[in-house]
Amino acid sequence: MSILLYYKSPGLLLHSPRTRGPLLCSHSNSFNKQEQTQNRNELKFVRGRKLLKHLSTWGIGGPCNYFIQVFDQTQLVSTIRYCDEHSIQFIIIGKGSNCLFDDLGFDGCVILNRIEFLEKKEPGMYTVGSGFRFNKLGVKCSHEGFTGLEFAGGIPGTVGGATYMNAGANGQETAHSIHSVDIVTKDGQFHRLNRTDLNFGYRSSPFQDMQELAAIIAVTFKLEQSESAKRLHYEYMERRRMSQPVGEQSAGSVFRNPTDIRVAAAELIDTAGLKGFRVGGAMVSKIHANFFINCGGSTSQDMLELIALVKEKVDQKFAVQLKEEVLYIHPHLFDVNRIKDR
Ligand SMILES: NC(=O)C1=CN([C@@H]2O[C@H](COP(=O)(O)OP(=O)(O)OC[C@H]3O[C@@H](n4cnc5c(N)ncnc54)[C@H](OP(=O)(O)O)[C@@H]3O)[C@@H](O)[C@H]2O)C=CC1
Ligand SMILES: C=C(O[C@H]1[C@H](O)[C@@H](CO)O[C@H](OP(=O)(O)OP(=O)(O)OC[C@H]2O[C@@H](n3ccc(=O)[nH]c3=O)[C@H](O)[C@@H]2O)[C@@H]1NC(C)=O)C(=O)O
Repeated sequence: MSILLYYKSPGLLLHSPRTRGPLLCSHSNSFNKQEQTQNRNELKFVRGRKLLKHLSTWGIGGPCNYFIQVFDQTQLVSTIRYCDEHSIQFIIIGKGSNCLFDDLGFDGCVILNRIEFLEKKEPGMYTVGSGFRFNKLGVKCSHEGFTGLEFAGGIPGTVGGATYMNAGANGQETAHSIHSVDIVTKDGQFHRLNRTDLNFGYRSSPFQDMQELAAIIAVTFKLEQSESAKRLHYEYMERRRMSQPVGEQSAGSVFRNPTDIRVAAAELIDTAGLKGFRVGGAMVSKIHANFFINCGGSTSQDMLELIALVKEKVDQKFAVQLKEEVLYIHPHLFDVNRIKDR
């Protein structure tokens, strides 16, 4: 069943269940009258039948109560307002390449980010919607002779997801090339945050703890010219094809690499003899030990158990406590971080 809901209320007092820390911001810009009028756009929700397994690269997950695709920031803000007014919890997802949905689904609204514009303001400066494909951006920039995002080739997420996670590979990371990030906060204000005010770390960004954040809307990247960018991009793609289970249903690296020892999570899992280790339809990849594969019919419980067992075995053997990189989206309680310890 698909229903149309017309959003009309100009009021904005959001109590999103997302839990985040203090807000950092450099300048703010509330949305204007024209945008408020546009917010009366119709919102097209799908009720109760969208399966999250179709929105996740793991191919796991039951139905969500509400599902909506948003194509611009006005639709996004209207949706968030609507959810707030009706006390519906919401999550924003990109390509679902870093989340584990539950078989029970999600008792709230899943907002699929399709804000996909790209603007070039000056050579090497790209402003992109947060729903723009990160892979496509990496290919475009490197083929136009700009360096910084060559590593993005082959990464299945969105620009918003990559910024939120500070995605990285081959010694490069998203934060290095960011110039500014446009966000909308829960009170409906737009902010442009400059890179110098943002404290990124290995697979961490200030957005993960930003209590007032509703969503990342757009990101501006500033890249340097380089003659070797295109070649480097091809090299990284080839390296990925050789070392990762490309084409299988995975969520990339399940665990972060330990930061206190110089051994990768994959090496620990591999040395513990766990390649090919299986719980139901979930399996540790035989190609790359930090990739867990849905090899057909994996339930969320299979995957959660596999993650827990691998953690336990690595701890027993090496006394190392692995920390998840993937996010678990709890079906009822708003507890996306149950298997994540930042
Ligand atoms: N290096 C590699 O090979 C791989 C890297 N990855 C990385 O994983 C990440 C996943 O990207 P993607 O698939 O798009 O993300 P997902 O759709 O998996 O979303 C994961 C979480 O990111 C947050 N998020 C996503 N988009 C936004 C946004 N616009 N504003 C605010 N929060 C957002 C949400 O967190 P919350 O619910 O807490 O708000 C969401 O639950 C990327 O960083 C990708 O590069 C993934 C696979 C392989
Ligand atoms: C896939 C992701 O990102 C990847 C990114 O693509 C690659 C490439 O640079 O580097 C990181 O993986 P990684 O640390 O496992 O990198 P790799 O170079 O593949 O492996 C590291 C080490 O582990 C060893 N290794 C790897 C796989 C394996 O099955 N066994 C093993 O022993 C390798 O020989 C190497 O010595 C990112 N993961 C993390 C958690 O930092 C992701 O974030 O989802």
